[in-house]
Amino acid sequence: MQIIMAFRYAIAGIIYCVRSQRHMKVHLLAALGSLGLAWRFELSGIELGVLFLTIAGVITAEVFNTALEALVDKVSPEFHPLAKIAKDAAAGAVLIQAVAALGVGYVLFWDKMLK
Ligand SMILES: Nc1ncnc2c1ncn2[C@@H]1O[C@H](COP(=O)(O)OP(=O)(O)OP(=O)(O)O)[C@@H](O)[C@H]1O
Repeated sequence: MQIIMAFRYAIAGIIYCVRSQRHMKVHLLAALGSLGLAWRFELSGIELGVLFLTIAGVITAEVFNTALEALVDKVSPEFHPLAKIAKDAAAGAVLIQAVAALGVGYVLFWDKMLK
């Protein structure tokens, strides 16, 4: 029962992120597009594994970013240099994942799309 409740809270957290975060919607659209390309080009098992992990990495970073933003807004609604560092660093983590995902997309799909 406790496990089911924990699962429900986790899903509620993810749903909040999808509903409230513009960037999360962009990440999900990109994930859907890349999964469509994966199906179209019949990626190998390893390639699919890399793609799943990449998608999970970007989405996880965005979920953590949302959690941290909520916490900072609660603890420091007024401007504070440390609050800025926390938010900027969390946003930086999402950016790193997104750029890496572009690299993975390039490696997995670029040659196949040119053929
Ligand atoms: N309390 C604060 N103290 C200092 N700087 C802040 C504070 N809140 C926000 N900032 C600065 O403003 C930027 C934007 O913050 P905001 O809370 O609007 O997040 P965001 O990047 O717009 O996120 P999202 O669009 O995903 O909601 C932060 O990256 C940070 O530099």
